[in-house]
Amino acid sequence: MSRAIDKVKNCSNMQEVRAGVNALDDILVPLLVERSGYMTQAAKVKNNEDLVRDEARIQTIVDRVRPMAQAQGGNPDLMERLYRAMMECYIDYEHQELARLRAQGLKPQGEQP
Ligand SMILES: C=C(O[C@@H]1C=C(C(=O)O)C=C[C@H]1O)C(=O)O
Repeated sequence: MSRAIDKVKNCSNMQEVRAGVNALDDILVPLLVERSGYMTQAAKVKNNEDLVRDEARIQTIVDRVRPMAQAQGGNPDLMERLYRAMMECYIDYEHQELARLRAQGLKPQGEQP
């Protein structure tokens, strides 16, 4: 099996390092945008500020990505820190999206006709 860590090219200067990072950012940014779209979907489906932060789901994701990182030759502690920080940003965004949807007319739970 080809692990992600084995795909890293040996670099002799910072230009090569940064070319490698830029190429990966070209892949990562569209995926992160797509992931953010699911925060909008979550805001719509939950339709309740109190449900936006879900600690059990956060832990489930951490427990899933740590072994995935390990299997790819990565550092599971780094992956957990990245994911926890990223999910905090997405939770803020989900709150923002719920407020935007409300401003657009989404009625709070319990107020549906
Ligand atoms: C999208 C959700 O909302 C929040 C955002 C999460 C994420 O970024 O994956 C995880 C847990 C939630 O606190 C969810 O509950 O699944």
